[in-house]
Amino acid sequence: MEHYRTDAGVSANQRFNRAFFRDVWRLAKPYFAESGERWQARALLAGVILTTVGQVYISLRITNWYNSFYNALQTYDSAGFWRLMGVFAVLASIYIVLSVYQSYLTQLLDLRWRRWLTGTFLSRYLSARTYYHMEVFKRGQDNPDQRIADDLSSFAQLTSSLFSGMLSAIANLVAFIGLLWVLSAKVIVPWGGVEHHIPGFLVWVALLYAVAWTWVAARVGNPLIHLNYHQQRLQADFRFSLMRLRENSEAVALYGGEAKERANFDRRFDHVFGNYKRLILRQKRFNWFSSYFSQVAIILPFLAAASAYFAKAVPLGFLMQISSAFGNVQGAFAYIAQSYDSFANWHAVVDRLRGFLGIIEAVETLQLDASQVERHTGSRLKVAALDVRLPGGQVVVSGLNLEVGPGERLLVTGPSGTGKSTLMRVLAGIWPFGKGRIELPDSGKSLFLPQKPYLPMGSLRNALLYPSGSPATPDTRLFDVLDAVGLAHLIAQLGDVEPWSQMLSLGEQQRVAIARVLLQQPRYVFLDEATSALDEPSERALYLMLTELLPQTAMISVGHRSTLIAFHQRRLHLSGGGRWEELPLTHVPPDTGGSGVTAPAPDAPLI
Ligand SMILES: Nc1ncnc2c1ncn2[C@@H]1O[C@H](COP(=O)(O)OP(=O)(O)OP(=O)(O)O)[C@@H](O)[C@H]1O
Repeated sequence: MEHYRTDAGVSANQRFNRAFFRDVWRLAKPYFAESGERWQARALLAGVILTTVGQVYISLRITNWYNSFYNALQTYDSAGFWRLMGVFAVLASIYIVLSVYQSYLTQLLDLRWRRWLTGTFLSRYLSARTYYHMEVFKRGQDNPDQRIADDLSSFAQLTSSLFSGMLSAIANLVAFIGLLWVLSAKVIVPWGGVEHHIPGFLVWVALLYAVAWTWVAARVGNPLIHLNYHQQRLQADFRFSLMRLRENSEAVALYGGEAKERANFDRRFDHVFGNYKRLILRQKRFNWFSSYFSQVAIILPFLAAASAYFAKAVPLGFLMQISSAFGNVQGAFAYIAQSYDSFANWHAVVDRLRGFLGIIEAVETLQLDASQVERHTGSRLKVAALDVRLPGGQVVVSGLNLEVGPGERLLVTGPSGTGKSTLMRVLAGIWPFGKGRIELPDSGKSLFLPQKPYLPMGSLRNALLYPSGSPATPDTRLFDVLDAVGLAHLIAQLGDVEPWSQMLSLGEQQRVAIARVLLQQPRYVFLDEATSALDEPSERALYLMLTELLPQTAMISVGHRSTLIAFHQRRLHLSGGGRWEELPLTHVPPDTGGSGVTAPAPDAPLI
């Protein structure tokens, strides 16, 4: 049975408590308080607040207008009717402008906030190779891509829409509570055969009603928080599994793995379906209560004012006015209850982002704790007392001392799994587990080639110049380089945008990587089985070309083939458990079955 990885950021906090609002504040504050665009952000926020409050003010005027209008109708006052039509036209025009701008400014704020949040999260994700260390420390399980692409947008959007909803609720409350209080004075409450006048009666009704509604909404709606949380995660898992098929389409096709893939998709989709079904069932339950409460709220003020109206103590306009005022006050009190499902979604998004931030911070701390490798810039590679470890603490290389000067060529050998690639990662500065001292020319002057080259999306030109080749490099130079690495047949396609990592054979991709060495001319080049997919004559030809064209470039290669011997002057052998030794190039160590002194047969594996 498959065990899904759990998300390190899963929240136990399922309530709208202080901890939750602290998280919101932590996510929201930097944009408005510290960012470079804080003044634009504050101006937009002020615009949103002003237009929201303006809308509420106009609503208040319209409520008063209702009173006059219905009274004009009831008294057959034609002149008053036309005058009030004119008043309404003015009020409605202002309301339209405010409402359009309120929505526009809110969206603009969302968009800019999202851009800033995305930029900030991307910087932290990419800085100090956190994206890589999340995998190494096994902390990157829950789809960081989805958090950056979707959750940040939802956070900005939900926060600003719930904020302006809340603001409008408060403004409505402030605007209408006084009116409702005054109007309540005329409401008659018949009780026990006696007519009572309760000060602010309808305000109390609205408040108690909203409290009851919120209590029910919280009880019924709270599970929506974790259902929303899991829905997003399960959907992202499902999408990611589809993406993996796209990336590995050829391998799956060759294995004929469609049935397995299908079963995997079905299983993941079942999770999406199951959770979504629970979510809509819960939403349905929520809607039952929500609809019930909102329908009853419509008739409450009429029920309350009916006795006074039928006793002819108040006119029809009063009834309409009190219904509108009650609707506004009650709607304001019950804002949270009415929008509880959006609040639950917002909670889920905040939990996910808090989890993501927590993972980033944990990785940053682990990076600091794990790495005690001092790195210095120098003119040559010098390694002193270097220990390399695995995440579990096992020693891969112990106390390595090594010096490789300009133009020198060192071959690193050893049985599979003894840590050759891990040593390369430490030298490249991306492996955090180890201690010791490394001196190397700065990063622009060293180039590391992994076994599987990375070809970015875009043109072949882009791929050749990745990551730091000058965009001004003339095409003729690129033609020469392609020709030199045996890719002359691709010259005509230099500007074509294709899925190059799928189109080119692994050997061709390794040639592209060698082309990068020619273009960047580093002082140190580290080749981790970077020519392993090539046939031996081609591998020989490429090494020969590198040594001839870049005689001053030091070369540190990892490889298993004996063909590499001819192109190196020294050999570092790792034999596992942290052991290492510098051996003569012709020496085959006894633990690999060799005699210990004989040179290997020309094409025999070096292991
Ligand atoms: N991210 C990781 N987490 C845990 N262990 C790892 C990780 N990466 C590598 N290892 C382990 O470290 C050990 C050394 O791996 P490494 O890839 O450096 O070996 P290698 O000598 O380059 O092997 P090969 O010759 O097969 O390429 C292996 O046991 C491997 O399983």
